[in-house]
Amino acid sequence: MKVTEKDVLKALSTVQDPDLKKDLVTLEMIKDLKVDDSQISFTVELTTPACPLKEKIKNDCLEAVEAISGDLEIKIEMTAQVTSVRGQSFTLPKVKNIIAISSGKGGVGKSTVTANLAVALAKSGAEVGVIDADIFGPSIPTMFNCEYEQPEMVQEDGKNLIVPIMQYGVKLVSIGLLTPKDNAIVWRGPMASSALKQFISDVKWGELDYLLIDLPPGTSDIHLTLVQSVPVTGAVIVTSPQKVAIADAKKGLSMFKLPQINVPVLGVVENMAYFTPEELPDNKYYIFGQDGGRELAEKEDVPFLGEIPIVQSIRESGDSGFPAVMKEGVTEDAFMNLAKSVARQVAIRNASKEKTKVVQMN
Ligand SMILES: Nc1ncnc2c1ncn2[C@@H]1O[C@H](COP(=O)(O)OP(=O)(O)OP(=O)(O)O)[C@@H](O)[C@H]1O
Repeated sequence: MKVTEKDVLKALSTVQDPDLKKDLVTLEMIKDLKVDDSQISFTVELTTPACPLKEKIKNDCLEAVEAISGDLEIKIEMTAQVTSVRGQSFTLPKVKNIIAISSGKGGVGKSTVTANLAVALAKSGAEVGVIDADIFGPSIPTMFNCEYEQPEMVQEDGKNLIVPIMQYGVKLVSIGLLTPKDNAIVWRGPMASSALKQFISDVKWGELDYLLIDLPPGTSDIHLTLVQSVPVTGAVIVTSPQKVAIADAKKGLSMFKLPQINVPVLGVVENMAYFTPEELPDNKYYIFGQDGGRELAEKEDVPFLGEIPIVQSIRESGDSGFPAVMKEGVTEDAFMNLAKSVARQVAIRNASKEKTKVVQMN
């Protein structure tokens, strides 16, 4: 009997997206389905190119369709369209997801995580931007080896716009690029807040799947400016495992959960989880204690996004402006896995929670 498109859809309606807990047909992930005399072909459109379940979903589809395909060849293409719940938001309408990267304590590696996460998401095929809003230590330009560059300006519809610097596939602007290097400027809260607003409204961002915002450590005016300016898709909390860092991370995390702020927490990243010599990655030394970040995530009932070890080359790559995720081995694996976890949690958040509201404060 001839196989029809309806038969294929019926077979595919038994395949679930394990994260979104619905079948692929209901989720409208099956595109361009065609059946001819020799083959069945279709495309599965995932919710992010960094989907960690890509292979599993493809195999599940293959298995389901094989049960009805007879002699026909099966051709499956995997693509991705990053989801968004920002709708017709009038600020940054072409930016699908805004992700705040936050830490309680300084120096836990928030900027290192932001830089490598951005490059990892871009490597997976997503359009990515970074705003470095860390007034106390705008280290993104150094980490991207563009500290001496000055962003260009363009005029569009009578408005002057900053053109973000493009480096390693990531568009970026930084508070550090607004001030001459080595020139000590004390950023006051209001100045920094207005710089962040400018980065949101006066930058030619174009279309982005993920815009990461590297915030100053702790809780500050900048955090409030951000949530008052745009609906933030979610927050990623970076901590190291020591007690003192965890206590501060908990405060930072609680701020996002406050009813009047109400930004979903995408999860906790444990940076500097253990020391490992690069050439012996199975040797792990828990010099700052073990599992602090994981336990915080459990207690706060938010996802644990992963561990990043202390590796000498992560520090060296930060200093030399060549993010560690671009170097094969243990560092690439750690940050690529982190990108998959973050992208996954964004997709789950978008499928299961209402869109974030811009915070109104009097
Ligand atoms: N996993 C790691 N392995 C080795 N070195 C690391 C790691 N994470 C961060 N570092 C190093 O630790 C230092 C501090 O990192 P980073 O600037 O990212 O921290 P931060 O939390 O953003 O700091 P700030 O409080 O200034 O915003 C940098 O020299 C960085 O290269």
